[in-house]
Amino acid sequence: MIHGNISGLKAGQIQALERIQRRRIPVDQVISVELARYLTERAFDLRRQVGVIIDRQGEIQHVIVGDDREIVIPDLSGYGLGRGGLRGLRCIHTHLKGEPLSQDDLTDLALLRLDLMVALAVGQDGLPGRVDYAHLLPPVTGGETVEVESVPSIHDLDLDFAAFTRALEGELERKVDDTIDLSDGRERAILISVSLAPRQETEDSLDELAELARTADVVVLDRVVQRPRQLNPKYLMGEGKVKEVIIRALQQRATVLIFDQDLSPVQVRSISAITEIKVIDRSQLILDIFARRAHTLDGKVQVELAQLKYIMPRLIGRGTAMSRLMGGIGGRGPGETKLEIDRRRIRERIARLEKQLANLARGRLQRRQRRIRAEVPIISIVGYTNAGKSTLLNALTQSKVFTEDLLFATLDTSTRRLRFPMEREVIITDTVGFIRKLPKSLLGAFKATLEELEDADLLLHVVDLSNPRFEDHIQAVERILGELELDRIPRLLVFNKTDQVPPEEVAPLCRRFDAVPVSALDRRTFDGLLAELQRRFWPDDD
Ligand SMILES: Nc1nc2c(ncn2[C@@H]2O[C@H](COP(=O)(O)OP(=O)(O)OP(=O)(O)O)[C@@H](O)[C@H]2O)c(=O)[nH]1
Ligand SMILES: [Mg+2]
Repeated sequence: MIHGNISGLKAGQIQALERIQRRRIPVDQVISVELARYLTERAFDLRRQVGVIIDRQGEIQHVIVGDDREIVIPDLSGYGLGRGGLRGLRCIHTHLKGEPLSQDDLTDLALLRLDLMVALAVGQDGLPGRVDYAHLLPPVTGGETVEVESVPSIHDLDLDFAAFTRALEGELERKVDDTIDLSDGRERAILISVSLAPRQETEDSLDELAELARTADVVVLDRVVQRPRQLNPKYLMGEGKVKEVIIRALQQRATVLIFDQDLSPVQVRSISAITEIKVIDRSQLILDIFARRAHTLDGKVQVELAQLKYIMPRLIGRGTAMSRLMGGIGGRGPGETKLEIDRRRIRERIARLEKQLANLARGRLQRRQRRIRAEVPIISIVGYTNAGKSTLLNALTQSKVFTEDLLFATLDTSTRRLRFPMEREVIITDTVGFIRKLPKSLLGAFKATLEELEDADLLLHVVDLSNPRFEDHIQAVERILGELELDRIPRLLVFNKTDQVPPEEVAPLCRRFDAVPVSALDRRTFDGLLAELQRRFWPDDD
C-alpha cells in the first residue's frame, strides 16, 4: 500500500511507486544505489517527497508520498520494539531542495525508535546527491540523543548496516541494563505533572502519586514537572514538550506515562496517538489500585463500574489504541475479570452491574436496620488512606482486618463489636481511605459503601501524625465528609502513629487539635481513647 498524498498522480506514476515495494535491499546495506536512484527520480518527477520504510531483512514495508516539504510516516506501533528498544525499521526519504535533516525528521527518529533516518538530496537531474543520516545514541545525561552524519554521495555510504544495527542495539541494551532490569515483569512509569499550582504543592502531589504507583506495583523511573504558562487542551502541555517527554520515556524504556492531573478523553487520545506507551492519569491509577484491592462482591461491582465509566469516553475505536488503554495497569479489572473492550458490551455490562449494585444495596439496608434496631451505638472509623484505620480497628477489637503499608488497603467497610466494661458495647466499622483528589467518579461509586456512615453516632477520624502533611490530610478528609454531608455527625480526632513522633511534640499537637493520641500498634496507648469514648456514650457510668 502506498501511504500519503497520491491525489492528482497519473496511473503510470502510481504504478512506478508501487514497483518500489517489490525491491529488496541486501541486509548489509542501508539502501542500494539502484533504489536510491529510483527514489530520487520518482521525487523529481512528482515534485513531492518520496520515502520508504525498510525492515532489517531488507524488505520494503511502506512506500510514502508527501508534499514538497515532508512525508508523514504511518503508524508503526504494530512492529514493536526489540531488546535495545529499536523498531527494527529505517526510514529513507528524499529532500527535493537538498535541505538537511529537519527537526521533525530527528523527532520522528527518536519518537518511532527507528534504526536510521536518511535524507537523500534530489539533484538537478533527478539523481541522488548528498546523503544525510541520523541514528539514536545511548542516553547520556544532558547530551544529544541523536547523531547526524553526512556523505557527499550515495557511493560514499559504506556503512555495513547489519553490523551497525547489531552494535547500536547492543550498546543501547547495555546502557539500559545498567540502570533497570528489563526482565522484571512490572510496569515502568514516568510520573508527569503539568500544573499551574505552586511548586511545593506540585511536588507533594507527585510524592503521593509515587506512593500510589508503588501501591500499584509500578516501578517509577523518573518524574517530570512542567509548569506551562497555560494548559494545552490537546496535550495538557505543549506539543513539543510532550514529544520530548515521550522520547525520554522511550530511552528509559518506560511502559507507562502516569499524569498527576486528570486527562480529558481528548488528551488521552492525542497523546496516545504519538506513542504506544500507555497513558494513564491519577484517577485511573487509583481505580487500578481499587480494582486489585476490592474484596467483597459489593466492592468489586462498584470498582468495575467506576472503571468502565471512566474508560468508556476514552476509547478510540477498536484496535491498538484500545488495547493500549486497557492492557495491564489502568485496565486491570477487579478479581479475575478482564475489562471488556467493546463499547456496546461495556454499556451492557454497566447496566448489569448497576442492577447488581441495587440488589446489594437492599441487603445492606436490611443489615443497617437490624443494627439500628439493636440500639447499639455505631462508631465509624474514617481517615486518610494509610492512616492506620484498619490497624486501630483490629487492635481495638482484636480482630483481623487486612492491613498493609500500602495505600487503600481497605476498600470495603467491615464491622466489629467493641466491648466496654459494665457490659457496654459499640459497633465499630472501618471504611475505605480518603485521599486528597478522590476522583469524582469514584466518590459517586463509593457513596453506596460510605452510606453506612450516615448511621454512625460518632466518626473516629484517624490521622497519621507521623506524616508531615497530616494537616492537609485532615482537611482533605473534612472536605470529603462535607461533600458527603456527614459533617453533622460528631467527630473525634485520633492522632495515630504517635510512636513515630517525638514524644514532646505529641501533647501540644493533641491540645491544639483537640485530639486523642494512640499508637494503633500498642494496645497500652488506648486508655485515653477508650476513656473518651466511654465519656461520650455513657457519661454517667463510673
Ligand atoms: N509505626 C506505626 N505504624 C502504624 C501504626 N498504625 C498503623 N501503622 C501502619 O500503617 C500502615 C497502614 O495501616 P492500615 O491500618 O492498613 O491503614 P488504613 O488507614 O486502614 O489504610 P487504608 O485502608 O489503605 O486506607 C500499616 O503498615 C500499619 O502497620 C502506628 O501506630 N504506628
Ligand atoms: Mg484500612
